[in-house]
Amino acid sequence: MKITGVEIRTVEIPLVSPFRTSFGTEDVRRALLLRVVTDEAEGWGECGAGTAPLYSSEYTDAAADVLSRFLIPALSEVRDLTPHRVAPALTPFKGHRTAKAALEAAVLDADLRARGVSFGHALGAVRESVPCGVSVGIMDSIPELLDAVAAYLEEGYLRIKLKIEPGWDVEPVRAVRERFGDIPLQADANTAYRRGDAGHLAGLDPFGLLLVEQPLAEDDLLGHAELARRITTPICLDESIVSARAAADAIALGACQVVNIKPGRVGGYLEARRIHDVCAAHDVPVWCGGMLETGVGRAANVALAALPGFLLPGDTSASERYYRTDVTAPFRLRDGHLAVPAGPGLGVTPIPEILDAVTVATEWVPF
Ligand SMILES: CSCC[C@@H](NC(=O)CCC(=O)O)C(=O)O
Ligand SMILES: [Mg+2]
Repeated sequence: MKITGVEIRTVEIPLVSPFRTSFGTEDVRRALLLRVVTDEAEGWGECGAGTAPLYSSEYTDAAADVLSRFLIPALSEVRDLTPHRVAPALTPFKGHRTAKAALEAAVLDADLRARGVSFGHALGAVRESVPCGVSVGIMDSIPELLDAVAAYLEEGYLRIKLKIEPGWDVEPVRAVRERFGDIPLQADANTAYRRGDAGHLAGLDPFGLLLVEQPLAEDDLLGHAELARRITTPICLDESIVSARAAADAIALGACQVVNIKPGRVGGYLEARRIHDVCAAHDVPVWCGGMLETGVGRAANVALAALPGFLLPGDTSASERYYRTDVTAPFRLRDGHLAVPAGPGLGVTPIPEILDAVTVATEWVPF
């Protein structure tokens, strides 16, 4: 496979409704879509960084810059480039994992399309569809939250995740439990609490949550291990799990009992699979997280979520959860599941006129 260059597209897509978390509110998704052009096929990858460095230190425009100035030029120096040689070639550059993940995914997609192999098959998928949960933002009132949850349950979602923060935690969880009974329910704090909040977080224990996600800072593994001894709700880590080694350390320290795997956060789908394997070796259940991906990233996430160890519904929601019009054919929920694309590579491709309508910048980086 000979790569001629990579196109970096910055897209801006309005969300169907503002999405509020403990670190802010997003109403437009500013994302990067990479198109790797080779002599045999074109491959696509999506960068899941946020518009601002609020979820992690990465953000969309920084990813575009590091891809253009460092990561893509570094790849162009690699002889006989294959998807498995992408991450090693990018190791000299520190961080920027979502940018690296997008580039590796695009090279992998091009290679798989050229060979007629699906993403799911290449990763080791064992299912043709995956059970889906949905992430529900912080709302202005409990009635508004209950209406939103009722609508998602009506659509067929198999698990509800509530964003929480100090001042919006025990009460909304209690209200959802009281209204909807024992539905699969979990909470995500996005690092909003401190070690001293352990007693307050124990207030979630009576509600039988599947897990509480990333209550403490991303670098506070010992704090999570201490918290795990203070509360009965299983702890799931997200922001802390930046690699397979970080997953092994967190498990060894007792800092988590469940892991949210996000390929962008960990540098790519191949590292995501390694984390899956590390967790499976320790009987730690995993599920696939989300970064409001368009159909490009969503296709890859759904393929990953079909691996054997993904035992819990992920944040792999339908396209319409976030977008009125997706850049690819929309992912539609059927009986609470999304079908794993079966075509070569990602199995989906951006629709040119839709993609052009949401593109705010493009840059061609030749090899
Ligand atoms: C803008 S919030 C992105 C990070 C967040 N993601 C979600 O809540 C799920 C988003 C999605 O459905 O893609 C998380 O911390 O898990
Ligand atoms: Mg999370």
